Amino acid sequence: MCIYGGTTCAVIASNNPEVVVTVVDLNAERIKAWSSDELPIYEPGLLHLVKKARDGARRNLFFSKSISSAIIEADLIFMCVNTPTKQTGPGAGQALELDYLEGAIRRIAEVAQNDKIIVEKSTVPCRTAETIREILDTTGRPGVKFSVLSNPEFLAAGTAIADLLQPDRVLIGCSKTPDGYSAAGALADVYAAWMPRDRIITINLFSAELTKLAANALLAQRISSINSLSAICEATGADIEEVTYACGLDSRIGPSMFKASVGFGGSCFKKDILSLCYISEFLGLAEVSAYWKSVIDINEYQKDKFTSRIVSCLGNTVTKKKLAVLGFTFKKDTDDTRESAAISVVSRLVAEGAHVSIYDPCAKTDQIWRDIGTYVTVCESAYEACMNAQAVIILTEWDEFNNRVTTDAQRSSDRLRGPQPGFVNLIRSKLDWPLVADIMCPPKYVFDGRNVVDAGKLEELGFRVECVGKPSMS
Ligand SMILES: NC(=O)C1=CN([C@@H]2O[C@H](COP(=O)(O)OP(=O)(O)OC[C@H]3O[C@@H](n4cnc5c(N)ncnc54)[C@H](O)[C@@H]3O)[C@@H](O)[C@H]2O)C=CC1
Ligand SMILES: O=C(O)[C@H]1O[C@H](OP(=O)(O)OP(=O)(O)OC[C@H]2O[C@@H](n3ccc(=O)[nH]c3=O)[C@H](O)[C@@H]2O)[C@H](O)[C@@H](O)[C@@H]1O
Repeated sequence: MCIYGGTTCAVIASNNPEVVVTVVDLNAERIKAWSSDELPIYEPGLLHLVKKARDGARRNLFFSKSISSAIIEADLIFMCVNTPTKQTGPGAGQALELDYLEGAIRRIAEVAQNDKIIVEKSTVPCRTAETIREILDTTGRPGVKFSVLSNPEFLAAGTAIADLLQPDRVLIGCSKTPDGYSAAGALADVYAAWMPRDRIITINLFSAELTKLAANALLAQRISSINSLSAICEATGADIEEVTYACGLDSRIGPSMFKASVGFGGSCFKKDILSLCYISEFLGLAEVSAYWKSVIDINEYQKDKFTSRIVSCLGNTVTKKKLAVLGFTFKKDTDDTRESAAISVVSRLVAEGAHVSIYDPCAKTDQIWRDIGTYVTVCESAYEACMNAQAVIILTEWDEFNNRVTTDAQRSSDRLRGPQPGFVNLIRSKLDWPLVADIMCPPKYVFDGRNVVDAGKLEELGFRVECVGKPSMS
């Protein structure tokens, strides 16, 4: 029942040829897109996988608008609906909105005619499974038995297929009853079709729900920790890349999720931490809430500090200056712009009077305009964006923007991406930085919000380069 639910279902279907998987959604447009060659999201390798299971000889993946029929026919139902931050009512601005989930549960209770296993895949607050069970028990048909499991999803955008095929773990939360274990076993069998059983962990229902919020909060906390250190680097002459490299060699710390940036984005980190804050406050744990809130505060600070640095380097004003933004999505290899750092940075530059031209290889133009208004120009190419610009601002780490040597890992990720109808062919050549230097206007700044460029090489071309967590060149 969702965007990432569709991706998960495609992986389940392609690995379980004997299982029939039907994806349903209230949004008919999305179902139409899932049924076509222009999927509702760009995710490397997804179209290939969907086509194989949806259109191949052994068809077992279906996309349908008939929600009730799909419920009636299913033995196991994955709940993958959206759980955004609440906009109104108690907890507005912090708590997760469970309205969509509740709507789906009520529909299941209403139409189910035989026993079902309900799998909570959406990210939810701790103890939501209890609420689900209460709704099913009080509104379901007599004699119909529901088992509720928590099975949080840990995939990341851009690497979703690889994450689903080779997850670090699959987490199943169940009630510690014979019925709970039996339902967990049935779900484990689905995953065991392609992964070793010892990676499938069964824990308590509420622990599984909290683990998902905790994992996202911990990952975001690492980024905010590094970003806070990047400010010290900028002020002292230390280099954040050297600091993270040296810290990451300590096996207790490790190198993942350790890259300084303009700030983390994406649909989940902020909303899930806010949910953790709300739960903490609800439980009377104000200090705990303040601790996690600081992860978000540092992220806001990071985006703001990066923008202030741009304005400061450009003589304390960007009014009427042409600035080129390269990258708008919240990370590379996705067309998702939700909570992208680019939204904050560009909005402030526009508010200060800059003329901003944006190029992103994957973000859709109407989405960019929905995110920040139509005051910006959206370009077909990086060169169009950079023409006569005084500064280039890199906000997403797309491979084509970096001027470093291409690694084998990158080359194989390029192959996986492949051309996908409806999107620009994503196997693109690297940006021709000498050409960019020729078409820009002085002072030819590059503000690298992702530390993807080799600053030394760009400086040889006449650029002034400012990187996150490195001292200012000016
Ligand atoms: N986006 C991601 O990378 C990940 C998301 N998650 C979690 O998965 C959940 C879904 O996330 P997204 O796919 O990003 O959300 P999304 O907003 O892209 O998709 C949710 C879909 O659910 C549909 N929907 C809502 N209520 C429905 C109902 N009653 N019946 C049928 N369909 C209904 C909506 O029409 C929408 O298409 C969230 O809880 C999120 O936190 C978890 C891991 C990764
Ligand atoms: O619940 C979710 O939605 C998902 O949230 C994140 O995945 P995602 O947001 O898709 O992508 P990440 O790779 O985690 O990146 C998040 C943001 O942090 C930024 N980031 C990431 C890593 C890093 O070292 N530095 C950094 O700034 C990225 O550019 C991006 O803006 C988690 O990594 C997933 O495990 C989780 O399932």
